Amino acid sequence: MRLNGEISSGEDEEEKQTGTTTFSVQKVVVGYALTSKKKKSFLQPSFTALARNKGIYFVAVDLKKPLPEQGPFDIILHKLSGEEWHDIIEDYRQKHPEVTVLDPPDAIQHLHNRQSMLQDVADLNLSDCHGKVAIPRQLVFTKEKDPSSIPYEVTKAGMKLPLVAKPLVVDGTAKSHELFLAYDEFSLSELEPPLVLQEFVNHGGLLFKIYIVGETIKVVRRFSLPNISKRELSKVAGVFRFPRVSCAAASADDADLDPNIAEHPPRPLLEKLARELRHRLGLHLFNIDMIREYGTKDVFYVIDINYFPGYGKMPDYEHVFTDFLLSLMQSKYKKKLTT
Ligand SMILES: O=P(O)(O)O[C@@H]1[C@@H](OP(=O)(O)O)[C@H](OP(=O)(O)O)[C@H](O)[C@H](OP(=O)(O)O)[C@H]1OP(=O)(O)O
Ligand SMILES: Nc1ncnc2c1ncn2[C@@H]1O[C@H](COP(=O)(O)OP(=O)(O)O)[C@@H](O)[C@H]1O
Ligand SMILES: [Mg+2]
Ligand SMILES: [Mg+2]
Repeated sequence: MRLNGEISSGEDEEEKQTGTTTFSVQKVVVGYALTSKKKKSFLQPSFTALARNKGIYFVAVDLKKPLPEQGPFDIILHKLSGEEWHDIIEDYRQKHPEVTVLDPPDAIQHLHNRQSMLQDVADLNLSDCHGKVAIPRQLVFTKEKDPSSIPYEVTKAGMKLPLVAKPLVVDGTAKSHELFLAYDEFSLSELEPPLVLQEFVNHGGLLFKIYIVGETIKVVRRFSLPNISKRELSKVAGVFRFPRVSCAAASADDADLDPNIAEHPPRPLLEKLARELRHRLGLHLFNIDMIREYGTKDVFYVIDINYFPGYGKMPDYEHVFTDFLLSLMQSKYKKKLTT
């Protein structure tokens, strides 16, 4: 790949006329291995057209053919589940260091478990960053655990009700997003491990989705679960399944919201958090679900981290992604020059 304005003679190049200057831009070939749902939401015509204009071409990886026989690719984007794909892409990454594989499968896998996904946030110390970021208290129950012991364990750990019950493993299935709210500890024995029990944090019914694409951060607001009052807690018992409120297409960005709840988390805090997580997780593409503890200005909790989320819903994703892909090529080119 060559940068705008550089002299070149390769055949993979296109000539572009801007004003009076003609310069060449080499093609960037991005192979993608995505589900058809993801392909539809991510590779929207507005994005592929903009990318093509900048010399970026998307090519589907053919899962029926060996990966090394395809390409050549400059970059590979992927989000597919299963061990078979994990091994294929890991093997390819090791044998083709010249191809930028976004991202390493082991780093992605770290986010497939709701305990390990939040570990790096728990380890962070973000003091002096205009706010505090923590994770809710949580307990993990593996599949060997007898569900009848859950109420005792929860009480012993001093967990505060209500609790959110989440499947431990996130594998892209609808089942892994089936969440429950538990109002009393006894009903918890109805649930099936493996699961994570997390303290519910009142947050005024609003969630921040922090989208990360390399060094770019974009924040959107989504509706979430409403506060649960002490009164409601004392009157209700049982575990209740709740719908994926935050996934609704309607964003909360245009709603008439209480500014104490809706004000974005401070930028320096998000920048530090995103930088730290990018490095610690070893990932370029993810989003963070973050909530502000109700009644506070600067106490935040990270409750979920998703690999390669629904970027099609991120404002201006077309430009953000095009610039990101080009910046990857630029740093690869600079690295080549210095070695
Ligand atoms: O359905 P989309 O496009 O909104 O994206 C989903 C994400 O929604 P979001 O962008 O955070 O609103 C979604 O985020 P949440 O877990 O709902 O916070 C997941 O990342 C989901 O992937 P998976 O099912 O966990 O593998 C994502 O699903 P895939 O698109 O990867 O299938
Ligand atoms: N600890 C919590 N406190 C308050 N609300 C929560 C908590 N955990 C999850 N939620 C609510 O449940 C939704 C789904 O939980 P999340 O962990 O993001 O799972 P998923 O991976 O299925 O999106 C969140 O978007 C939020 O509305
Ligand atoms: Mg979520
Ligand atoms: Mg998630």
